[in-house]
Amino acid sequence: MSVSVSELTRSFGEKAVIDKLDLSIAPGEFVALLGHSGCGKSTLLRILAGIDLEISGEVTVPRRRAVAFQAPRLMPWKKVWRNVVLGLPGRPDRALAERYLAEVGLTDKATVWPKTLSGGEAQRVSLARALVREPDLLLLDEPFGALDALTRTKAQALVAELWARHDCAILLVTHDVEESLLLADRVLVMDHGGIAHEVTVDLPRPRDVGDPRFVELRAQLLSWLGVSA
Ligand SMILES: Nc1ncnc2c1ncn2[C@@H]1O[C@H](COP(=O)(O)OP(=O)(O)OP(=O)(O)O)[C@@H](O)[C@H]1O
Repeated sequence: MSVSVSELTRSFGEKAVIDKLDLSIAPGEFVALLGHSGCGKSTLLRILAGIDLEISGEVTVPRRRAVAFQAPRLMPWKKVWRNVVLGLPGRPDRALAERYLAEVGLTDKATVWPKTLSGGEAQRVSLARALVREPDLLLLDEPFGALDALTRTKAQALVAELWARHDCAILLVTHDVEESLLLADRVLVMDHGGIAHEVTVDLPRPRDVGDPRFVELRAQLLSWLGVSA
C-alpha cells in the first residue's frame, strides 16, 4: 500500500472532525475525495502531508510525498525557477527546475517573478514544485478550485498526463463530481468523520461525460452528497 490509515481521529476541542477513519491507497492509484464543505477533507490531507500531527490512530504514508494547495503559495521575492526547487537539499539547480517547468508547459517562465503569472500558470508552477520532489504520493487540495472553466479543463488534462507519466499515487480533494469521475480510479465520499461511500470508476480513459455509465456514476455520487442530479 502507498497510504494506509486506520482508526484515524482528529479533534478540534470536543469535536472529532475525523472519527476513526480508515483509508488505503495503492501505489500509483488516483483517488478523488469529495464531501461537504467542512467535513474534514483538508484536515485529512494536512495529516497525510505530515503538517498536522495531533492525531490518534495509525497513518502510514510514503516518505516521498508532495502537496499542491488551492492557492499556489509561491514566494513573491523568488523567481519562478527558484520557487520550483525551494526547500530541496543541495544547491538550487536551475536546469532541474526548468525540466519540471517544461513538463507543465512553462519553459519560458523560469526567470520571471511570480506576480507576473496568471492564476493558471501559478498553479502549474505549484505542480512543478510538487513534481520536482518525484513523490510517490501527490496530495492535491482543490488545485483547480480558483480557475476559470477553460483553464480548469486544461489543468485537469495536465494532471491526468503528469499522473500517467510519473507513476505516483494521487489523492485529489475536489468539490467537483465530474472532475472526480474524469480523473480518478476511485472516488471517496467523506461524511461524519469517515469515508461514507466509495465507487470504483470502471471506465476507460479518456472519459466521456456522455457515457451512460459516467452519467450513472455521477448520479450516484450526487445522491450520496445529498444533491439531486
Ligand atoms: N485549526 C483548526 N481549529 C479549529 N477547527 C478547525 C481547524 N481546522 C479545521 N477546523 C474545523 O474542522 C472542520 C473541517 O475542516 P476542513 O478544512 O478539513 O474541511 P473541508 O472538508 O476541507 O472543507 P472545505 O471543503 O470547505 O475546504 C471544520 O469544521 C473546521 O472549522
